[in-house]
Amino acid sequence: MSSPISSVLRKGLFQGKVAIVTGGATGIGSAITKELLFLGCDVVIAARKADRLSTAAAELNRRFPAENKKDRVLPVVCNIRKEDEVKHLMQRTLEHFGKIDYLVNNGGGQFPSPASDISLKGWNAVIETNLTGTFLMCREAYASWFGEHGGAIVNIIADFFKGFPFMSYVLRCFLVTYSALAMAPPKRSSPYHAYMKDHGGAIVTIVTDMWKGWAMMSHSGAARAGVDNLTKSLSIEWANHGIRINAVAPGSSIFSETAAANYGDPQLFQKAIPRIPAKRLGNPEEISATVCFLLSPAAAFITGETVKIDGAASLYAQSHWEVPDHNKMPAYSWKNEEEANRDDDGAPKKAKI
Ligand SMILES: CCCCCCC/C=C/C(=O)SCCNC(=O)CCNC(=O)[C@H](O)C(C)(C)COP(=O)(O)OP(=O)(O)OC[C@H]1O[C@@H](n2cnc3c(N)ncnc32)[C@H](O)[C@@H]1OP(=O)(O)O
Ligand SMILES: NC(=O)C1=CN([C@@H]2O[C@H](COP(=O)(O)OP(=O)(O)OC[C@H]3O[C@@H](n4cnc5c(N)ncnc54)[C@H](OP(=O)(O)O)[C@@H]3O)[C@@H](O)[C@H]2O)C=CC1
Repeated sequence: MSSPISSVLRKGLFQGKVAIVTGGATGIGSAITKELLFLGCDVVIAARKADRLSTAAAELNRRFPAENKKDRVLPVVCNIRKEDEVKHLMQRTLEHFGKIDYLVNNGGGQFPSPASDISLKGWNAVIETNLTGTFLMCREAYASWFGEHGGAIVNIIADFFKGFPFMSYVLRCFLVTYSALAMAPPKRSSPYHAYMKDHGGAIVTIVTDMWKGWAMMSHSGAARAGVDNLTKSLSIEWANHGIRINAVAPGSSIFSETAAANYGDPQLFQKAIPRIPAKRLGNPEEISATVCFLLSPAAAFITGETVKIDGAASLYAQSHWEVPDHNKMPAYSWKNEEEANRDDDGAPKKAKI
């Protein structure tokens, strides 16, 4: 039986839309491709390795058959570092689907190394992959389609910023969401004491971000900071073309087989858990959920923003407070969702109105 694919968004939301997802055959990109397909979008997946692309496309085209003769998933070999290949990717997309609505710049990566050992060639490879490649994809999407028709772009970067706990505390006191307050009337001064201590919940806070580095990944940290800034610049430059552009910054903790394989040590990701307040790793579906939200009309007024998805890991480094081990932040995953929607006998639960 094939693994479940789902979304918290409405089915059919992206019917008739076309997306390009770089790195769309593996890891986080694969989850994004699947969720987009589930929501009705046609998807072009682009990366360097033809075999992984064609295997993924064949499987997904079986699972999401097209109503017309055109496959819903089109694999296109493209090294985003190469300008001519990026231009070709846009051409192939327009030939096959006739338009482009969404661009997800997910393809990227790096190798760990002390900065002192990075050769110029290695530095350039990482900058070209993560920064120049993203720029080329945005520029060519703009030139070939978005400039005239508008569109939405999401860039996947990485978390390289840290909070400033003692400064942010002042703001946190004031910025408690209505949803948190609505859950129960406060018995003591904060919603944490009133309800959320036992039941969990959601609070929106503004923190004072301080830029920090990414040790052993200095080339990638510099490139991702560049993409964060590029996202902001383009959100202003291209607003009058109807283009929204946002970024998401996953913590260094989103487990996928391909991501782990890149680092040799299979336990490397697990070692991060003590420093993640959520006390678990994230999964690709949790990145995909935010990407699909940012592409959707629900984010119509959000542009130039970078959303961190890291279980608060980026805020924890400087804290004197040890987060106790816990399991109070269960993962969102398509498997869990499917199980939660079944009765004890395994039948789908009846919809409640
Ligand atoms: C400290 C551990 C922290 C763990 C963090 C975990 C969080 C996870 C974050 C993620 O991003 S997961 C995603 C993982 N996936 C990838 O990174 C895949 C994509 N990455 C790559 O393809 C490569 O890393 C690349 C360098 C971006 C591109 O490689 P490519 O083979 O195309 O480059 P070349 O042009 O052939 O090589 C250029 C040059 O780069 C140097 N180099 C490449 N790999 C390494 C390496 N493993 N170690 C040291 N140096 C490397 C080297 O100088 C290459 O030149 P030559 O020596 O080959 O001439
Ligand atoms: N997993 C994590 O914890 C984190 C991941 N990220 C970022 O999220 C994104 C997805 O990573 P993840 O899914 O975890 O790992 P993967 O290794 O599975 O994804 C990387 C993808 O990028 C593609 N890619 C790499 N270089 C190029 C290139 N030059 N041109 C086109 N495609 C390219 C790869 O395909 P191919 O090799 O075939 O080209 C692959 O599909 C990456 O940008 C990663 O750096 C950021 C922070 C944390």
